[in-house]
Amino acid sequence: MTSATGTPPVLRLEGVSHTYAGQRRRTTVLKDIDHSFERGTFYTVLGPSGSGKTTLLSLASGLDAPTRGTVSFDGQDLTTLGLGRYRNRHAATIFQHYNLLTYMTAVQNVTTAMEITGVKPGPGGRRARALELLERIGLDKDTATRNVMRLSGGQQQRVAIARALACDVDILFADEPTGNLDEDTARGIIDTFRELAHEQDKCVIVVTHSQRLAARSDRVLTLRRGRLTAGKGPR
Ligand SMILES: Nc1ncnc2c1ncn2[C@@H]1O[C@H](COP(=O)(O)OP(=O)(O)OP(=O)(O)O)[C@@H](O)[C@H]1O
Repeated sequence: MTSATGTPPVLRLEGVSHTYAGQRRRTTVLKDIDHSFERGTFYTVLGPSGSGKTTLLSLASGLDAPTRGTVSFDGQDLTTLGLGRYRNRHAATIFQHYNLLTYMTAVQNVTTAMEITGVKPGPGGRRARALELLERIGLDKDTATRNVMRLSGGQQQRVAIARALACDVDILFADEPTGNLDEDTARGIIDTFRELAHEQDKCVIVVTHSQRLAARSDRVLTLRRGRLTAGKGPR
């Protein structure tokens, strides 16, 4: 399927089903999901606890392959493109449990991600860019140069967000990114997601329980009993 401009969607799920094999029985969490995601759009995925939101995110972000169906980036099947290549070059994920490198400072976590994904250093170098991003989401230099294990949960969450922003990828995924943040910081993060989509033409996909976050996204999708349904959200 192609968009009105004739280009393939940045991300497409076709006939995607996913089953977990437990010790006693198999559980099918996602059933035959078909959906296209476009650049320049901020999506939220809502759904009750256990409905498969995190599973959907791991398949769409290339952490895992579906048991059936295909996931493609810019028209290319991820299994052909390579899941590792897709994750390194085209997609970044803000995990629910941050996944920070615990022996490093906040700024080192961000610069390391920039090195791995091959982001060009820019005029001031990677460190200056990392400090700028951390400052933008409310972490000053003193906090940014502290080991991440000496930061609060909300501060660690902000480091995870800055790390994903630093990678300059096509698609940004986030699992409950504002869960640990106060209202002002959460609002700032949501503004950043909107700006990434609307001014930098990124595709932003956020899994959440927050109706407030969903209300500020462009498209709200709901996952229920393994099926994904689309509703139009306010822009
Ligand atoms: N690795 C796994 N092996 C077996 N079952 C799993 C595995 N991961 C998730 N599940 C099951 O799949 C279902 C969907 O889980 P998932 O974490 O995707 O839901 P969710 O919508 O993100 O939930 P929440 O909102 O509570 O975070 C749950 O029943 C869960 O127990």
